[in-house]
Amino acid sequence: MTTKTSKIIYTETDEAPALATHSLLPIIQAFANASDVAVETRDISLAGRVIANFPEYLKEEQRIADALAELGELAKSPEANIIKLPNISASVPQLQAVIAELQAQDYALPDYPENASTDEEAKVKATYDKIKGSAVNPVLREGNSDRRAPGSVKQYARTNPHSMGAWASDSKSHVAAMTEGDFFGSEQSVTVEKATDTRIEHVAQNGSITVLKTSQPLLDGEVIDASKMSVAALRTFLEAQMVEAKEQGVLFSLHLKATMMKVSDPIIFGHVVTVYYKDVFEKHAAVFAELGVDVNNGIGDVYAKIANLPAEQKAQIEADIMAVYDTRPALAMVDSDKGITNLHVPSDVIVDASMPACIRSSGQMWNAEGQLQDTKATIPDRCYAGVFQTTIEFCKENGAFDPTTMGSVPNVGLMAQKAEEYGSHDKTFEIAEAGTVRVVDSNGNTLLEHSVEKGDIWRMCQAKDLPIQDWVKLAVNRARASQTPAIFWLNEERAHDREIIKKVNAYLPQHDTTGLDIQIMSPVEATKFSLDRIKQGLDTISVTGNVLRDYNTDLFPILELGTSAKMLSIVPLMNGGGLFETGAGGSAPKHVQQFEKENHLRWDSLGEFLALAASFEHLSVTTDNAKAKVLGQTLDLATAKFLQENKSPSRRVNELDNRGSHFYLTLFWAQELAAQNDDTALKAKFATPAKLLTENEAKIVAELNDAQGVSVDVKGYFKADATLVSKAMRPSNTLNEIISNI
Ligand SMILES: NC(=O)C1=CN([C@@H]2O[C@H](COP(=O)(O)OP(=O)(O)OC[C@H]3O[C@@H](n4cnc5c(N)ncnc54)[C@H](OP(=O)(O)O)[C@@H]3O)[C@@H](O)[C@H]2O)C=CC1
Ligand SMILES: O=C(O)CCC(=O)C(=O)O
Ligand SMILES: [Mg+2]
Repeated sequence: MTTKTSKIIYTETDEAPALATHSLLPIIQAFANASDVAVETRDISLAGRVIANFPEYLKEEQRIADALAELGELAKSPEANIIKLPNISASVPQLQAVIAELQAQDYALPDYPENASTDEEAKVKATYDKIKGSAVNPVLREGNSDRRAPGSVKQYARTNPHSMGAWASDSKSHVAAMTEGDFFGSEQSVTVEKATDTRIEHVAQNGSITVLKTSQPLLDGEVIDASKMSVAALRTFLEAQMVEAKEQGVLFSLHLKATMMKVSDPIIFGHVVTVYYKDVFEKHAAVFAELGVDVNNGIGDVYAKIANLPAEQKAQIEADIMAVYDTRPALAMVDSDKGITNLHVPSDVIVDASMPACIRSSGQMWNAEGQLQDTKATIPDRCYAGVFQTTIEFCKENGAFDPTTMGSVPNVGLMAQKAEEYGSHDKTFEIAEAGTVRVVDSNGNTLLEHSVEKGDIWRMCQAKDLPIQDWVKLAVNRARASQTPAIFWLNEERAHDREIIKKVNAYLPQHDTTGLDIQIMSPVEATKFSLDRIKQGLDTISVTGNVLRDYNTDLFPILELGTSAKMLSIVPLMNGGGLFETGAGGSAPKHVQQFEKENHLRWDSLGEFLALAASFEHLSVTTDNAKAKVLGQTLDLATAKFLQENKSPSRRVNELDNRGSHFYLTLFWAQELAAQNDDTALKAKFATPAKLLTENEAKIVAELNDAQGVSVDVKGYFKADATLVSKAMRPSNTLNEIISNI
């Protein structure tokens, strides 16, 4: 019996997952409605967030509510049941592109003021900066992260292994990280016993104080840390690496997280651009200053800003850029056909996915000729770079992993309430003047202090006590439920980790850990330990902080399953609700490009299927809805069958794509509902749809596949015309009619 309203919120996001939603959501709603479950949508797309934040610029009828803010509040309540698809974490060039697209659609939005000079511009910039980077996930993540490959998915990978590039023992690929002057080298950390307020201030050499942040309240038992990246050390390191890459004849590649680390990493990216293209930046300094070139947006910004210069001057600068490639190491390419390099824009190479993709391809990246080549993968800060270097060393020694036999590394990640580095952007500063930066509490005690030089990047991070307690509990529960060893990836050599280790040691005894294997190891040791086991077919839970949660949940799934899109990604919210993320990956723009070119969408919605089943299961408990339980169980069975029968989207046009994969899920789900005996009303309701779907399989698949092979124009990239997208994504009338009659 249903005692409470059963409601699921399905998020509308961007790019491929947003296109897929036009096909999948009507199916989900039809099945859910039949079971007293309401599935509502909320628009948290990049375009939607931009529109929602500038009502005063827009016509009445264009304004929309701030759905992200609403969901952020909902995530703190026990009723929350949110399915969150991947969304764009926008770099500045992407932000500029969405604004331009919306302006062309008659939204009178202000431009993004790169150099705000008036109060109004400063206000506009501050609003856009809130939308920039990873602005969605941190708001919704009021819980820690539980990501793993379900048994059926792992089984699928074993029987349908993805291709893995062979590894040569003499591969020259390696990770380059700093040995001094980085965040790792300067980290300080304390745990505050009692709640207090803090402020962050800069003291210049002449003693004058500038407050960088007036208030940063801390709770009882909160862990804080601060560290700095020396810009001089960074630039020296980069120059040396570029010289070495050239000597070694390997590509130079850079791997950062400019989206989540939206303040620090674009600055680091900018330094790499100006060191690599230093001849150009020295020669054209005056012109670039006049044009307002922002190196943090990549060399792409130079191309954009010089576009309107007189032809001759523009050609000269372009020639000077090309001349750099003769003296510098070859760059890893993002798109060799279009000449887009690793240094064009900071959002094109995102470390969590880019490093595993490189390791999956024999440790190589694409060169300008479109061929794979060994690379110097530059990850400036040392904190986590060792994980990738250790994996590379393991592959050189043991060869590529074998997906048919390898074990698994699920993750339990500390994430709640903007934990650690991923919550640091409002406490990250590019230092204006040499001096010291300090964190001072409300009693005037200095908690953390660093001497800094002009241009250094200083940051403070927080990890709250209750989320840490919840994380330890989640780790023990996962270890118990799966009878798998759990390793806390914490490094005694880091000040922050030492504080966390104290807490782990204090909270573990509060749980029954008898018979469980729970250990603490540094990330490098933990990587070795887990890889040795993975090779033997054994599983090991990685219990990590927020950054390694992100890295490990792409690294291991990409090696084990070929993609992180096949992960189950659950966030048990601390106040009792559930957030079900779909997969662990993003929304690759190339999927949309292929869709527009030939009406084939290769996006795999498996992550959505898994999230939905977990969401129904959660709902059945929180709202005592037995039908939701049946929906979840049958969906799980249907997903297992979907995998067994290999109905995932193909990458090639005129073969089964995202839409065809949705058809098969619908077919199997309806068949499971018609076959089960737990709920006779549902059984009866799905008898006819199951029969019709079965009988019309060939016809529907033909309708779906025949629609492909032509270009599609949906009148927008960030905000496409919903009617046109729906039409394109639902080309089978036979299927549409069966669904509308459920
Ligand atoms: N949770 C979130 O909201 C996240 C959002 N992002 C956002 O996504 C965008 C791209 O980020 P990037 O780091 O390149 O990561 P992606 O995970 O999008 O890209 C890596 C590759 O993974 C594959 N892939 C990922 N998901 C799927 C899927 N469901 N079906 C098929 N293939 C898939 C694609 O490989 P192939 O070539 O094999 O098709 C893709 O090129 C950015 O805007 C970023 O901000 C990124 C990570 C998480
Ligand atoms: O929010 C983002 O920008 C990316 C998140 C991500 O990569 C992850 O959670 O795995
Ligand atoms: Mg990630």
